[in-house]
Amino acid sequence: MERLRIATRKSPLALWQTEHVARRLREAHPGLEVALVPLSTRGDEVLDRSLAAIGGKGLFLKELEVAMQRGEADCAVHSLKDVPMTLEPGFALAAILARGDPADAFVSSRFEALDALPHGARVGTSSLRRQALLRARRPDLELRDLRGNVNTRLARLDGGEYDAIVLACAGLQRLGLEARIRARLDPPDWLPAPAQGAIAIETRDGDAATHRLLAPLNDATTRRCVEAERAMNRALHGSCHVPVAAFAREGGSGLELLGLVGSAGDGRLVRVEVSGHDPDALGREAARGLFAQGAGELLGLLDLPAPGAIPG
Ligand SMILES: NCc1[nH]cc(CCC(=O)O)c1CC(=O)O
Repeated sequence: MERLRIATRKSPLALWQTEHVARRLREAHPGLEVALVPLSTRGDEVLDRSLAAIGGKGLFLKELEVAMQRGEADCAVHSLKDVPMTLEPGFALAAILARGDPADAFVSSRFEALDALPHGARVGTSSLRRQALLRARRPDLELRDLRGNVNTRLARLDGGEYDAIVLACAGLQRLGLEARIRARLDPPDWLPAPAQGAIAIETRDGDAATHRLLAPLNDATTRRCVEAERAMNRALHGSCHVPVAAFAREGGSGLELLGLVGSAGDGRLVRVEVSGHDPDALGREAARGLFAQGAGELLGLLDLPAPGAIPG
């Protein structure tokens, strides 16, 4: 009997996503034996420092890729928004599943929406993108760090450390916690992280047998949308640890891509909207439009002194 071993992180969300992939694979290939290989990654272990501070790049992938290289696993399941814009050489995304809910969620027990929060309310998120969007809409809020898996973050909200937190709708829905969503934070005003809500399966480049097994799980429309979002972020030299947001959908005139770059410090935002047919070209066009509006300075890529810092 044919067998496929899937490497996965051990958080409840990662395990749900990998079980979901395993179910889909058993449906697509009756008789296929699918086994999970749960592993711990550096991203799961280091919780006391921000992800950006400990390097960010591929923090949730490395140990899973090592297992594939050693022949201990055939593929690995990831939240695509946590996958670096450029994969390690020798690896490929063999399938990207149909996207779940891409939106962010406002979560609070006492307040029903972001605009209902009182002046100075404490909001928890360590995402620079979410911080920038919050600052832009509500400069009065007190933003506080909040890391850990979805259940940990909810427990800290319930413990009273925050008045509200922001999480991904997809994660809450997958964990059966949809009732915690008090309000959706939807496009076009509020944009998700590039590829939020999409699950990807990574495998070794040359592993044709695994590619063949995974191919039926790929969703072509989702892949085009997330390719455009990730191409924009790549052209901005971004990772999942920069204040960058993007959301694409397939519309009447091809792909429509909304993008923004913000500043977690002061809530400045620049936005772009482009449409076209080639995901990669569209992503690069969006990045050019954002750079033209000063995105480089917001991302700290150019060493332009802030206006107030220029000596008189
Ligand atoms: N950063 C962690 C992470 N990575 C993927 C998801 C949610 C699921 C998804 O976007 O597919 C989450 C949790 C969150 O942001 O609330």
